Amino acid sequence: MRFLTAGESHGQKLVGIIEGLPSGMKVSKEIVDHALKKRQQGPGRGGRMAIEQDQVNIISGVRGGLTTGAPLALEILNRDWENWERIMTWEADADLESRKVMTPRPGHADLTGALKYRTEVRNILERASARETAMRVAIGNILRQSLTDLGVEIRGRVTAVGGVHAKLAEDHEYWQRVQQSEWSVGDPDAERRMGELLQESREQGESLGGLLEVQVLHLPAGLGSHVQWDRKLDGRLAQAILSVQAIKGVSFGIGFDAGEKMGSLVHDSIEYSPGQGFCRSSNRAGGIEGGMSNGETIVLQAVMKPIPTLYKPLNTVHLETKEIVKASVERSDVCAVPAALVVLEHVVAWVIAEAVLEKFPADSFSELETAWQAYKEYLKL
Ligand SMILES: Cc1cc2nc3c(=O)[nH]c(=O)nc-3n(C[C@H](O)[C@H](O)[C@H](O)COP(=O)(O)O)c2cc1C
Ligand SMILES: C=C(O[C@@H]1CC(C(=O)O)=C[C@@H](OP(=O)(O)O)[C@H]1O)C(=O)O
Repeated sequence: MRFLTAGESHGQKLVGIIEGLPSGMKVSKEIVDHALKKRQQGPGRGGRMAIEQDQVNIISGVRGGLTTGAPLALEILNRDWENWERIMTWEADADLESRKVMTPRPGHADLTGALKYRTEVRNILERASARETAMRVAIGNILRQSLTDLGVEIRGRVTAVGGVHAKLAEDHEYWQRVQQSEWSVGDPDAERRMGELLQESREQGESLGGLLEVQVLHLPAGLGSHVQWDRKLDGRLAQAILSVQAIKGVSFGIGFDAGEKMGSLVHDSIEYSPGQGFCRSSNRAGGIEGGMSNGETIVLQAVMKPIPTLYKPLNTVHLETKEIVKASVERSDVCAVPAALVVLEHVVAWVIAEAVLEKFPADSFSELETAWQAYKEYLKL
């Protein structure tokens, strides 16, 4: 299974193609649209989110609510396109010279992209933009729907914004609060303090990043493999997560704390109960050992850097004159941590679904489901 996306941030639309899906997977446009809407929310978002109302158009590969096994093509329109049509035209344009962006923003692909592709900055920033993540959410959601049908749950939470940490819990009521909240924090006191910090950042022309956590529940042991570097599930998840704009680190289970503790405080004892099979006494590994899911909940954390476009910009160098000037200011979010969480949940869904489709016969969803249930029975030993 593979996917490709295309589309500029201010172009006509985003497009995506998924190839290698089983037939017979249930697909609901409403569920995709709900995820797309969630990705647009959060109090740190800028003016663009007031323009867009993301919805997916399913163009091929689905009939009567079920995948056919053929490539699935998707599109999401950019409502902002009508304001950018001239600037973004593909036709030869005499005015293009005057519309060049020549002052690259630190923290973006702007400078290196312009040097590498021998072009001005707009040609780089249009594709480097996180606008592209709307399509990755739509694509991931198509797979997430089938994972839900198999009983796999993916959930996430923002654990900190700009150094303000949320109080975390694991009970059902807490998770319900997290999943229903736009901010996904589940701690009203931390939400209030994060809101104040956001306001302060906005007033000062600053930006904020944060910490996020994603969990995958009810996965059987044995997805991914220890036998080759590029089949390891933790490596594949890390690649997908680090490919999300502004995500700068990822860790599993107790993460970097593992480097500071004795082995007995890091590893999880193995237990067995008849009729239920093997399990662990704790889950410090975060559900993956030797590049394979071990049957416990997968728990991973990620860090998002502060948004690089600053309304009080840093210095940069003009590409032509080489003068030191202020970096260009594109309309921007001040904080997009809640939005990034929705993106992370969906890139995780993709990687998990890919590993599921590799392990089980997957030309049709019914074959997959039968093999999945049989394997889960086998694991009860
Ligand atoms: C959901 C989301 C929204 C973002 N919004 C903005 C934004 O409005 N302005 C901005 O400068 N960067 C924004 N970013 C981050 C940049 O796209 C990203 O930092 C940049 O492309 C450079 O890539 P890198 O940080 O991964 O190295 C956003 C990222 C995400 C995930
Ligand atoms: C468009 C989205 O995010 C954009 C990501 C982004 C960036 O530089 O990454 C810059 C901003 O774009 P604009 O200048 O058009 O406001 C964000 O709004 C989106 O998430 O759908």
